[in-house]
Amino acid sequence: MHPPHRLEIRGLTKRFGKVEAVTDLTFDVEPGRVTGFLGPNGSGKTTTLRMLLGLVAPDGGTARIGGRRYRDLPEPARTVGAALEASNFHPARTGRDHLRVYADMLGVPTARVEEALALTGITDAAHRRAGGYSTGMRQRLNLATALLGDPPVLVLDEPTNGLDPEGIAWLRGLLRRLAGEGRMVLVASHVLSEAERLVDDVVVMRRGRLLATGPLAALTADGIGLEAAFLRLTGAAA
Ligand SMILES: Nc1ncnc2c1ncn2[C@@H]1O[C@H](COP(=O)(O)OP(=O)(O)OP(=O)(O)O)[C@@H](O)[C@H]1O
Repeated sequence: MHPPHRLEIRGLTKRFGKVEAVTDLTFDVEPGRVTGFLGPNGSGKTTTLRMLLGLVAPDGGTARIGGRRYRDLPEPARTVGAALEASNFHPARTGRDHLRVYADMLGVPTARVEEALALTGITDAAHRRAGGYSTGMRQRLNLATALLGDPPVLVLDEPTNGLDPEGIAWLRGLLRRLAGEGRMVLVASHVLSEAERLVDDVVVMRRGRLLATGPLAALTADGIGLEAAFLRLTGAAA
């Protein structure tokens, strides 16, 4: 259905004054799988995603999607669906109107709004003002916005924030389905215990550097959870 959109990060580096937010970061993300982009608060995940989306200029290195930088993609906003924060809504606008505004901006048919609402399970709340949505519903609306352009690449920052266990199980099903359609799905999270329920592969960061990458099953092969695996790795790296 979708052309292969592999993500290639090569030597990506960003400093903010004396803070080395991201240092010589190199990894790949394959389409067709859900990949967790993991690490504690401040480890450089969001900065990496912002460089990937052309929102922050790197000091060094490159981030390429299907061989091109974000700004060189023919249709960047329809190639990469991104949900970076859950609070970016006009509070007086209904969920449906919010999506209609974005659909117009992307040049996608209005019918796609109803599809995105249905995919994220918020059709029944679509007539209500987004300002009154719960955190979990805002997450769903944010995800619906990212899905509007039917993008082959999805980048989600902390999508489980505000979701209850049922919501996390639902998200897991949706992300698996989207990846099963051949999309690249990258999910950033600092909550390892939640992330490990969602992902096939992991890219683990610590203090701006790559700590580990590979299939989740390989990292947790000893029957230990991802948190314990992370602590074991950081113990070794300390
Ligand atoms: N615009 C900025 N100016 C100065 N420092 C920044 C800026 N953006 C990020 N940083 C710093 O860069 C480091 C990495 O931050 P980043 O937000 O990328 O981490 P993160 O892994 O996404 O964390 P979290 O899980 O809390 O979102 C932190 O030390 C942060 O304070």
